Amino acid sequence: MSKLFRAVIMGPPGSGKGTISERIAHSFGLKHLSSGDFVRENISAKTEAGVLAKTFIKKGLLVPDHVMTRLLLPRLEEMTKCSWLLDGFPRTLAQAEALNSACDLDVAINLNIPLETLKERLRHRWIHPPSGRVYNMCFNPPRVQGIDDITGEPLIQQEDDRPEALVARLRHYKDIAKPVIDFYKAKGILYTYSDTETDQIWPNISTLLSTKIPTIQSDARCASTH
Ligand SMILES: Nc1ccn([C@H]2C[C@H](O)[C@@H](COP(=O)(O)OP(=O)(O)OP(=O)(O)O)O2)c(=O)n1
Ligand SMILES: Nc1nc2c(ncn2[C@@H]2O[C@H](COP(=O)(O)OP(=O)(O)O)[C@@H](O)[C@H]2O)c(=O)[nH]1
Repeated sequence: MSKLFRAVIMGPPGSGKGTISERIAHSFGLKHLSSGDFVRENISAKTEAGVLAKTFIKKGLLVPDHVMTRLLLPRLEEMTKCSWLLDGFPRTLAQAEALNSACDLDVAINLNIPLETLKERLRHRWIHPPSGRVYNMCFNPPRVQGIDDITGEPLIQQEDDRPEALVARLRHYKDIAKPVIDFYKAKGILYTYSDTETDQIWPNISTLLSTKIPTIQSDARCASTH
């Protein structure tokens, strides 16, 4: 019997969630839902939740759980006919519990990448804020240095990708992610991948998903967001 497939991908900043999500969306036809993109869309559209979210992000804080769930859950409810992969949500146990009340997950992918690797990657990360496209000056550089491939607009480096800011971000990530990881472990759906290279991790994730996804019907395979 075919069914919809629902997954989340977790990992610290720079662990490759965005990069691997794009590969999953492309290879398996799942819809890639980036909570960061939802937040940015709501900020641009000046929705009530977006205006509120901006006040926290400006201070370098995470958006409170009730604002994030108000932003995210209605979007998921619109996707009842889609198989999807959620990236960047849940970040806290309260968000994981809210998601659990809204839908059943099949898989939680957890990326466990060494700190030195994260620092090195984020030092080279450049982004195109309007689209959310992410480059790495070594791993996947743009065609012209400092310029987005599609629009020709300039790329920027995020303040909080600097190595000094990263250590604090990572410590904070570990504290809030641990209960979420334990929550998915207890449910028996946690798959953890540890390596320094996305290209080493990717074949293992691809194999896992090939065993989990084959029954998805073509009408449940939704196009990627990017
Ligand atoms: N569950 C979530 C998801 C997002 N955000 C907020 C904080 C982030 O600063 C912003 C953008 O989300 P991203 O996931 O794109 O942001 P990061 O830059 O933190 O992600 P990463 O470095 O992991 O790619 O939205 C949040 O508070 N809670
Ligand atoms: N050198 C290197 N860079 C990578 C690898 N995988 C991803 N990246 C880059 O590392 C940065 C962080 O990856 P991203 O997917 O944005 O991670 P996220 O923060 O977890 O979403 C980006 O600049 C990616 O292009 C890898 O295996 N090696």
